[in-house]
Amino acid sequence: MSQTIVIKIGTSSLTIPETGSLALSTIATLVETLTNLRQKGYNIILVSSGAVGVGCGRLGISKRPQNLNQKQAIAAVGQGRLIRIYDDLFNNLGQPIAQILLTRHDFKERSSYVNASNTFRALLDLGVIPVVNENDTVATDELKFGDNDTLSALVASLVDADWLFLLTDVDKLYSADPRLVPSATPIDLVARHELSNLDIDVGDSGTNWGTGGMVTKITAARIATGAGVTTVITNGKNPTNILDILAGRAIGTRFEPQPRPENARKRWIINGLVSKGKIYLDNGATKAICEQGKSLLSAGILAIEGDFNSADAVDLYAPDNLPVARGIVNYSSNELQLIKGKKSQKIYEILGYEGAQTVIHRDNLVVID
Ligand SMILES: Nc1ncnc2c1ncn2[C@@H]1O[C@H](COP(=O)(O)OP(=O)(O)O)[C@@H](O)[C@H]1O
Ligand SMILES: N[C@@H](CCC(=O)OP(=O)(O)O)C(=O)O
Repeated sequence: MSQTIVIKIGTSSLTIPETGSLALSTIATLVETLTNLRQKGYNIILVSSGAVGVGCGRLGISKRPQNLNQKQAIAAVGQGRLIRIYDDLFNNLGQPIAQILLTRHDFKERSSYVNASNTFRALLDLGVIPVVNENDTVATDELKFGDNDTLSALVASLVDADWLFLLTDVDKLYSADPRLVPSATPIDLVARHELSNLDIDVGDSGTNWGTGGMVTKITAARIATGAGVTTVITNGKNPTNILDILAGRAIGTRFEPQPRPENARKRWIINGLVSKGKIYLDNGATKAICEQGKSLLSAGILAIEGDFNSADAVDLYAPDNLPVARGIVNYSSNELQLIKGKKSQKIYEILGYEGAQTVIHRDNLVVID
């Protein structure tokens, strides 16, 4: 079966930092490389930032705006131009593309998540390269991906991709921001067990035009490798690196994937849903869930944080305050405040009505490795 590759390119690679104008030669090489990969039989999805940057260029604005509505308006100007540039370039090579604009909401609802996955699959089967961005113009604060690193990792998980390439303006991940700390050491490989305790300094928010800096790339690597996707950070100035990396050359920073979760519904629970609260477990419940694959019962709950309804997603924490799982609850936070620490047989007596025996059934529970 064909391998599926998601490539994310950031604003800092698509534009020239000094002038803010488009880095046309980089974009053209990227288009050539992706068309080449498509012709070799790979399924390709491009996640491209740049709507705000290109919109600013079109309107003669020289700094990334901070005001949300202004950003949303400018993105509406830029996205059209951006997709036009891609379509012109890909069209010269006979490669059809499609525009897909997503919001966090599209991942949260199971039906739209499945629908998005089917649409991606249909486009790939037609030989099309989908060009994805966040639908900045309508995304509201609480339902935003916020950055395209995270979006690209969620897309990679959604389509069950084999590779995620994060193209940026540095050649790899370093022990600290190489712009600020010239002695920072390069990191070539992050092994499977290393990512959860990665000890590096990621500075703050990245370049003038980028949004997340390295922080969001590490988050993206966590999401994608957790879904079984090999993730690579490499320099966007040389998109042909992708071909060399696929041929086995060690370029950039490579993050080894976790074993691929086979169950698509569980992938959605962990990567599609947005957590609405926290449940703190005692030792017994932590062990039952993490080691024995059992459901969560009210007796094992120590505390609840947040305001959520039944059927919302929540994160579960061990007594040492580390997150251990995510699941879909059968009770609201108000109900759980009353039944926490109590045996399931007492639920009827306390609430006055019959509810589910489990707080989270094991089919709706995903343990974090
Ligand atoms: N540990 C680190 N290793 C490499 N780069 C880092 C690190 N910490 C911070 N950075 C910064 O992250 C920037 C890339 O992030 P960003 O500007 O958001 O790019 P993009 O637009 O590609 O998403 C780099 O220019 C670099 O200065
Ligand atoms: N959706 C935004 C992208 C935001 C973003 O993550 O930017 P970047 O850090 O350059 O990848 C845009 O198109 O401008």
